[in-house]
Amino acid sequence: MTDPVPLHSPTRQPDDPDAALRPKSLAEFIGQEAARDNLRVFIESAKSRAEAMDHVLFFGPPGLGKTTLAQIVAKELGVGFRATSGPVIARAGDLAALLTNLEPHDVLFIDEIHRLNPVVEEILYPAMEDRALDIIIGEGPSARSVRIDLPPFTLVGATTRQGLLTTPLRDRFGIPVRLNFYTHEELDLVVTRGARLLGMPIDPAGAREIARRSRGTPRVAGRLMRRVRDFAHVAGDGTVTRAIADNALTRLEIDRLGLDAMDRRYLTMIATTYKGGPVGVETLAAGLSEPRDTVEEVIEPYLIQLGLIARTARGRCLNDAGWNHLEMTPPKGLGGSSQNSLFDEES
Ligand SMILES: Nc1ncnc2c1ncn2[C@@H]1O[C@H](COP(=O)(O)OP(=O)(O)OP(=O)(O)O)[C@@H](O)[C@H]1O
Repeated sequence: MTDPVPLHSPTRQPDDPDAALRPKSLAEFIGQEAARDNLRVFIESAKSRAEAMDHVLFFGPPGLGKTTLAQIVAKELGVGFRATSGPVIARAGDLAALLTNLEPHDVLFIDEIHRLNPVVEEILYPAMEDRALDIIIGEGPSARSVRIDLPPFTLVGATTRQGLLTTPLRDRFGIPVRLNFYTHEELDLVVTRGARLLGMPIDPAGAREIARRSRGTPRVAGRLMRRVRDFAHVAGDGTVTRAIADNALTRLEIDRLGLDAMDRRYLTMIATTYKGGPVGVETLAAGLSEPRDTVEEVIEPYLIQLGLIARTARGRCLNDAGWNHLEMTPPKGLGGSSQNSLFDEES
């Protein structure tokens, strides 16, 4: 069976069978302990007051569970869930239609909220703050503003780029929740649970190997599990062992840190073409033939988390750990990571 999507990409793909593995309650959700504990309090409090919960903003790299948590929030609150995304709401009228159709206390989920059209965003401010829509009817001198009251609702926004949100929008979310990369131990639990749901025999060392190479991301873990299962069926009796997982992932060009071919091209480009950096993100994106957004949202966060690169005011630099991972030595006269970290992070 061939995979039509980039195997190791944490971004959602149209044919992702994500739904089968989605946890359905806070208790079932693995990791993100601080976020879970806080959400539990806010949910209980809103329920006991019989009010809509305050607006929530989930932010963090793709595939960490923003959509899953938004669904869980609605479920635990016992309210309806409506989902849309920033780029889909093209006109103010589209948002007005969504908002006026909500039932009291419903959750409205807007994915990629940083990509909302500014005109639509303006409508959202009074909707979030005063539960009202200000709509202009007519044109020219006869135009007048009409205020429509909305049912109380909870807006749940999700973004991979919190920094791109305008301040007025960001300030209207009472509950900002950052999602972080998962530890190997947490991903081990994600893989073990996923294997159980998929009816896939796996031994503990096999689960650990997949967890270690999943880029800190449950979505990647789910995808790797399915591919390793294919190898287990062909190469053995169907049980995923460490040897089978290692062999499968190596053949899929995923290295021991969980980096794929694109990650290594990125690192190698900084090392060889730019002698360790600093180099601007636009230059790297052009060299890799990838959109700048993909470089910033998908490739870089995990490399930064691993300490392989630093994002500095003058551009991206390879750290000592990055040179080590490539098994290369920095050109003479380069200080390495300690020097890079003195720069401010680039916005
Ligand atoms: N804590 C978790 N435990 C188990 N599986 C999880 C967990 N979080 C996410 N997953 C699984 O990972 C996949 C991706 O989750 P989800 O779609 O919620 O990510 P996301 O952060 O919303 O991604 P995007 O930003 O791309 O929309 C789903 O299959 C989900 O079941």
